[in-house]
Amino acid sequence: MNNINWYPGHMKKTRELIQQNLKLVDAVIEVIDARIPLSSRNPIIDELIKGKPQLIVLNKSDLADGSVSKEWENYFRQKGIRAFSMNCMSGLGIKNLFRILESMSEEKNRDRFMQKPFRLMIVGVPNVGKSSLINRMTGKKSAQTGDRPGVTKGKQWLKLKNNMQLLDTPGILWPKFEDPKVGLDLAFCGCIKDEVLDVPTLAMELIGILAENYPQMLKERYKLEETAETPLENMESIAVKRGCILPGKRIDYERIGRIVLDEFRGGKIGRITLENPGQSK
Ligand SMILES: Nc1nc2c(ncn2[C@@H]2O[C@H](COP(=O)(O)OP(=O)(O)OP(=O)(O)O)[C@@H](O)[C@H]2O)c(=O)[nH]1
Repeated sequence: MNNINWYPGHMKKTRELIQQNLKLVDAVIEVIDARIPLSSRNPIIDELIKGKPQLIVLNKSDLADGSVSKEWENYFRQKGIRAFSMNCMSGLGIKNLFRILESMSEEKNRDRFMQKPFRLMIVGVPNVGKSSLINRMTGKKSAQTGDRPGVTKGKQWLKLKNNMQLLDTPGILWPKFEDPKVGLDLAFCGCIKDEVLDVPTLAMELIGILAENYPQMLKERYKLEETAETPLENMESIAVKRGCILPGKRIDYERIGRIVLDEFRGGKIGRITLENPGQSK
């Protein structure tokens, strides 16, 4: 995971770098996390790439609620943005992506005698799967995961099929910080460090959301008879079921908090989406 500390100077630099790169490309692929399609968008992304053909990849669709992902695809399409679900781990959706890119590329070269490469770049907030998508598209382990604070050492173009080229370094954008709900969503999904809140509090917040929106999954995963009134009670029941008890019969909130967060992030509780288009403006 990327642990960049965003500060105004850094944001300005990143913005400038992306704007420079934008001049070189024909289209931008914005990767977002299908579980949190709004929270995982950069606040100025639309302004930043204005005028460039854009595609949204709802990545990690294997972890998200399939029917809600469909709603999100429609939501973005209604805004005039091509959007579709992908799973960069299995490659699901990659054919669709290439089909759309090829038609965009053909469109660009239609009246040209000399065919020009169709150039692309990938952008997104940390941990949404940008490098995984680059690897999928090139079919190689070319992109590295880890800290890359927005610095490119000379531009490298990765060759894709059908005369398409991809900038080897994705643009890592800052997330929206202002809204506490967004901060929580990003932390639940591992896009920012857990230190936003302590692990037990973060997990309790998540349990509250799951008990409200996906009670059946929560009950099944943690073998609960019923969900309780409060997130804390649910968390304590889950801790008991999982044996997270300290000497003196005290609940080990730290351990159960870690377990719930890890299981959510790994998709073990089920396919869950934390935002739906009905809630958005
Ligand atoms: N389940 C699931 N995990 C994925 C998917 N795509 C990527 N991941 C995982 O998500 C994590 C982040 O993926 P990266 O490709 O490193 O994401 P990134 O956006 O390049 O991350 P930064 O370098 O931090 O900006 C890794 O552990 C990947 O294995 C997906 O479609 N499904």
